[in-house]
Amino acid sequence: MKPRILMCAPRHFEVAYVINPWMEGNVAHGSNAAASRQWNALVALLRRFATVETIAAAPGVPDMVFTANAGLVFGRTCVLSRFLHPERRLEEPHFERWFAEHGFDVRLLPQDLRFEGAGDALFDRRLPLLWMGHGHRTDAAAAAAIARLLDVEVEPLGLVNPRFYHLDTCFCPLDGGALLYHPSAFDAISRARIDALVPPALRIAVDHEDAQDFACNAINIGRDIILNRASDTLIAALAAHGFRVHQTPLGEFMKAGGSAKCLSLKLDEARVSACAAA
Ligand SMILES: NC(=O)NCCC[C@H](N)C(=O)O
Repeated sequence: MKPRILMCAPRHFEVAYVINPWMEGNVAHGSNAAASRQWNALVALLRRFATVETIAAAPGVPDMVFTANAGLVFGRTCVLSRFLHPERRLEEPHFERWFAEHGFDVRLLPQDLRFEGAGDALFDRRLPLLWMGHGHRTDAAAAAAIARLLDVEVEPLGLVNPRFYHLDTCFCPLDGGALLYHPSAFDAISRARIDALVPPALRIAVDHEDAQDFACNAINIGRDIILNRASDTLIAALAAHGFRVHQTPLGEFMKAGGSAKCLSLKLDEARVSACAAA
């Protein structure tokens, strides 16, 4: 069965404020028509591998297209995000309503805890582990709260580069346990934890140029990887691990600091099975 993915059309998308370095200089410099074309092409590509569900776009919340930040889904539970920035906090009721109306058990974190959903929380595909980013948007303390709420083991990772402000901008666990990531986006302790948990043969380090092209901000479904752009070297490295790369330009969304993965939220996340972890 195809996995389900939640997306939000860019009807009201624009760069209307600056809350990350990618947005600087881009306020009112986007084209909504070009964004719509890029989003439609992404959807058409994704439909080959997934069932795309959509939430209605709302006015006044231009970043709502980035559904990865709606919350974290695990089974039928959705831990709703609590955004750092007031501009994005306005998205919370829209997403809360959608999840409740679609049969999810919506869980709310304490008011004072910041958590930006699947943008900062990514399940490993080999280990029974949730990797969580902190340092820019999500509070370090969210790791323990999510571990308790979902009864999962959480590995916190400290993010140090403001351009890679969400974990999904620099880190992508792949089917079978390989890891696509940009090492310099992490503090030394986190790099050591990654090295300790992911064997060298499974680590695919992404260089600065590919990272700037949002190559880590990839959607992985089975052996297929959908992303904005990757170098021939990276495509070859992924092919050596058995993955096919599909590139689709998402430059309009990069002006807001997001790309393929940020524009999507997997709705069928489940515990890694014992045999996958073996
Ligand atoms: N990295 C993501 O998961 N999402 C991209 C969010 C972009 C948005 N302009 C933000 O700064 O929150």
